[in-house]
Amino acid sequence: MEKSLTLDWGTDELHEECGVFGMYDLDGNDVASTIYYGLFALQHRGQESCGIAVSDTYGPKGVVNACKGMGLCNEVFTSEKLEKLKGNIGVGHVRYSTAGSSTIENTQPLVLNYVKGTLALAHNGNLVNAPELRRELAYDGAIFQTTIDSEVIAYHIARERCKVGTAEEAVANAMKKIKGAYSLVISSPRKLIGARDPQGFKPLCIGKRDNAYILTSETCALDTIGATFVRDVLPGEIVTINKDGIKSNLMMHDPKKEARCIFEYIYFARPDSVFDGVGVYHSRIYAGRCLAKDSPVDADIVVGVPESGNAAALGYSMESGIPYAMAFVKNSYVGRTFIKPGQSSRESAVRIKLNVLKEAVEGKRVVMIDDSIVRGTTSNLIVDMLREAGAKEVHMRISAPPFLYPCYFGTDIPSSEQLIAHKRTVDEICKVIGADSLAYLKMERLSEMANGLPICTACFSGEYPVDPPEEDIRGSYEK
Ligand SMILES: O=P(O)(O)OC[C@H]1O[C@H](OP(=O)(O)OP(=O)(O)O)[C@H](O)[C@@H]1O
Ligand SMILES: NC(=O)CC[C@H](N)C(=O)O
Ligand SMILES: [Mg+2]
Repeated sequence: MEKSLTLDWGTDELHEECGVFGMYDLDGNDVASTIYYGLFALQHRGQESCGIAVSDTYGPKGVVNACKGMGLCNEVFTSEKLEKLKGNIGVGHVRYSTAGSSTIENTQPLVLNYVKGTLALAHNGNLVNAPELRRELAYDGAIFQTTIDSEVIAYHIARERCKVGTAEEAVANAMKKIKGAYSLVISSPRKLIGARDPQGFKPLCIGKRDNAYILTSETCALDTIGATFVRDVLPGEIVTINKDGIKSNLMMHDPKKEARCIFEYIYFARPDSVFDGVGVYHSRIYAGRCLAKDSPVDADIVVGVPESGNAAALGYSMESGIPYAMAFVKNSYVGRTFIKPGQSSRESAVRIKLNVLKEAVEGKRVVMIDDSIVRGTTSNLIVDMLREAGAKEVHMRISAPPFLYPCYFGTDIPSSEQLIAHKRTVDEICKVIGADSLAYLKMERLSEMANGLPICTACFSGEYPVDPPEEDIRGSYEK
């Protein structure tokens, strides 16, 4: 089959997220090593940098021990370093940058010394009004140490804390000013506070293990450390955990505003996580079933593109009765988007990551399921790889609609020109990637995937639940 290779291949990374993990052990045990394992379970959400900041609620106020660095958790932390992080309350973060570059200064958690002691903050999400707020603060004498939106949040909380009686009231006041996506975990300094934006863009849940409470992005992190799931933090809710247990403030909670990021279910999250009552695995299986119903094709095997295409492929197989097979072996030592160079390296990155199981596909008509096509790098290459391995036909099915619009809430989608679906019909995209047929998930299936929960579909529909920013939010103050 002749391919039309007219793509403007990009050089940016793909899309990931950040992960947050906070823990307060009311019995006074050290929490750093548990936070480390929690972050390890969240590594898929961010691979650029990570950090842990802990303090001791029995010790003097204002002392925070922190360790942060560039790279993966097992590159940044050693057992010696974790051993030195003494304290029974703390927060941790794995970062994929959305605002502000990927530098050591911009690593999280952010640690601030302020009027009431110290505050450590970990943020997942992206604010849409950070540049304005930052300017206002700067004209008021604020000095920033990072270029990330998260510092604007920390600054606002610190300022508000001078005016009100408690840290959670300060968080509530800051939430009236900040707009966009944020799931926050804050230790301040004898409480652990969690907050989720009114849309609930990003997940945040509460767990418990013995006499310790946990606030984290995904339930898979709770399973990893042997904690039980207590509940999700509601969109617009602030929860405070102190020695008396959990307290809730629902001031910003408004069910009409809810708009969870559907891409968490499609791609970001681990399939063994459950958000707001909907299992990620369940929603991916459902999407696969829908593809089989809506866009059937005669074939011998159904295969998933590891990692995140696998569950939808299983769903397609269940619905269609076509056997599920393993066509790719993924090198387990390769991360999601582990290199950031130009297109030629990206292509070899796919080959390093995925290899075809020739004996599984030779002579077969293959339905191949992936969760998304962004630039088309992956699909383009693996369609070729399947054909080289002897596949007779390759039918591509995508468990999401085409990516068409920028996301301002944390999904780092490249500019429109780099999106394969930009100004192309499905047939044209099919031709570019060289498949025999191509079909995407229908828009109306998205809400079904999330069991009817209110969702944000802006990257597919262009309908933004919060107004997009008026100026460049990525690195606008770094120029
Ligand atoms: O069209 P492209 O620009 O190539 O991007 C799309 C691919 O990128 C993602 O996988 P990724 O490698 O990030 O992670 P995964 O292993 O979790 O699927 C996604 O699941 C697609 O496979
Ligand atoms: N991916 C994220 O959630 C990023 C959090 C924050 N905006 C940062 O740039 O660090
Ligand atoms: Mg993938």
